[in-house]
Amino acid sequence: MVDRPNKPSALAATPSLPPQAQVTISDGSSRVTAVLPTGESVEILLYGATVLSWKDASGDEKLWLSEGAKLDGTKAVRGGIPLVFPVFGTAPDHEATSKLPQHGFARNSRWEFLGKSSNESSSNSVKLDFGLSSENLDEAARQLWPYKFGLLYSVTLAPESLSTVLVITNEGDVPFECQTLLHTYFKIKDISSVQVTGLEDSPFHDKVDGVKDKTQSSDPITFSGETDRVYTPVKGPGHPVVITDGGVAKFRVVRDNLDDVVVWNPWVDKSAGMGDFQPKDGWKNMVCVEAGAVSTWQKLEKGDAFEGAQTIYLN
Ligand SMILES: O=P(O)(O)OC[C@H]1O[C@@H](O)[C@H](O)[C@@H](O)[C@@H]1O
Repeated sequence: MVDRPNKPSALAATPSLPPQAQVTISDGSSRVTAVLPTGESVEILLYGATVLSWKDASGDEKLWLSEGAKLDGTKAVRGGIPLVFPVFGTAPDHEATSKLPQHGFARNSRWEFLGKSSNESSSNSVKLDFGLSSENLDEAARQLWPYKFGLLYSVTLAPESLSTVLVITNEGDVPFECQTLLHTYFKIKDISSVQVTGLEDSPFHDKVDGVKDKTQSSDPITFSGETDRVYTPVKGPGHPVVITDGGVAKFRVVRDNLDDVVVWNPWVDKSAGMGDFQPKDGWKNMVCVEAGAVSTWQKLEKGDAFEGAQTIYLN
């Protein structure tokens, strides 16, 4: 045996890395799924960058997704979190967007997955980035809205929350005006025992009553029929809007730079008229509370950016 006086000492054990989120791309590269080491998960369809599913560590789904939702890119997804841009609803009087379909084209366009990153201060969270720009649009959409834009959408999953952040950039030479909204469908047990708080004393447009201007009383919102209201909460974006289901606070929505909140439940007749709304009594198990910038227009000059976000906390 060779004597080796300068034999290197054994390597110090490499410290093991903390467990990381698992990110998978599946279904012919059309879906991105992230699962945290603690079990929470989120699934995003590249069509519309639509969040389809958000589950807690016990596998309990937090978002409502219609059983009849089209997930093949033929129609905006009925459920989850569709992204509204550059127009909320339709705007026949706003010339630049008047030709666009309801809620714009972002929810009907295929986005790119730009990658994942983890928060250094918390290995137990993951951020997924998605992008859409004028270059990705199909010819028809480009003709209807001929502006150069970039959208960066980040979805961050943490153990007790989901954040969705949209950055809109004007990449062209001419200004444009736009609206945006995160059209979240929350899964709830029973709409008749749901309350939404945080919108008390706030002005709203009542879309089921001729878009009349009204003011919410100092009571929480409850549901007993079709509801479609655009609120501008008096307390501002940082004040949480809370969804309570059967007396238990289930979701707390905190907004950043999104001044409006749309509250929508289609109830019996409207659901019956939507081919992709299944089951037909599914309106009992969903409520949309949608953070957005929709009551006015955001004007972006050349090179300008607008950022709006929501974080949904599980209570
Ligand atoms: O059927 P769509 O285009 O997905 O829209 C659903 C609802 O979206 C809400 O945001 C609107 O306030 C409603 O008026 C609309 O009915």
